[in-house]
Amino acid sequence: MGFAQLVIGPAGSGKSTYCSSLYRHCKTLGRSIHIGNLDPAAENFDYPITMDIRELISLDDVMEELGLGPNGGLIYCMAMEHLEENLDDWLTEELDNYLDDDYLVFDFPGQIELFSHVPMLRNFVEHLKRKNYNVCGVYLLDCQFITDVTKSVNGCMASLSATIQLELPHVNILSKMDLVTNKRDSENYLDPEPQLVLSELNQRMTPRFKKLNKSLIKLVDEYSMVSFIPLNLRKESSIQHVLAQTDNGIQYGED
Ligand SMILES: Nc1nc2c(ncn2[C@@H]2O[C@H](COP(=O)(O)OP(=O)(O)OP(=O)(O)O)[C@@H](O)[C@H]2O)c(=O)[nH]1
Ligand SMILES: [Mg+2]
Repeated sequence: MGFAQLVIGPAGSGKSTYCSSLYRHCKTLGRSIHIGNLDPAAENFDYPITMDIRELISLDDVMEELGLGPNGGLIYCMAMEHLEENLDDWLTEELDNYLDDDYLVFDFPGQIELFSHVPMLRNFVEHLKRKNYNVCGVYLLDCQFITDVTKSVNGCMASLSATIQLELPHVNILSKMDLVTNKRDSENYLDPEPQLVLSELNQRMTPRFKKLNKSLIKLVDEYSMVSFIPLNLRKESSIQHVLAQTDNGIQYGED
């Protein structure tokens, strides 16, 4: 049985930095970890990667082949479509390099389209599962994005959408907590109290959104999955806590 984390979340939310810190943390613990890069546009890494999507496709190739500029989303989508056709063979070959109980962490690109472009991500997950991997989704959200109620609801919806689409054990992380100056504010949004969020939303928006607000909050509440774990990379104990949560999600170390 192998173990895998899929690290996803909006562009710039700190996914690669998280992978890097996790790598260093595990090395310190003497724990096995392998980082796979799934971002065709990634450039520099301060940690070794043992799997690299750029062997299969690079942003430069896509730009040249399709005559496109580095125009964010569109290119990524094309890249991912091309990827889909070749993904299975590549993964099969790559996964053969790992031992049965290896721990893999996959760093995804931040393009939001990727999450709504279900087949690629889901195929990837299905493939890992067939290979007997326990997989969990790790969704990172920059804590600066939830400093007010509308942003926090937006963040919850995005994470919820990823959860629903992936159908995997899921850990939500609020990243870059070292940048938070007002601790109380951010704590309010770590594990939002639905009724409070609702009344705050209603105060902020014109009355005609009342019904919509209510439905949104009900949805978030019913799934009761949207709570965030704070991650402060300056604190080893914070990384440890996040690792314990993800370990729990994929039942790592239980036998
Ligand atoms: N202060 C602080 N900055 C961070 C932290 N994590 C990431 N950053 C900064 O945020 C920026 C984006 O970080 P990345 O790790 O590249 O984010 P990403 O999610 O991999 O970005 P994409 O791959 O482009 O989607 C960089 O400038 C990082 O230095 C953190 O914990 N604290
Ligand atoms: Mg990255």
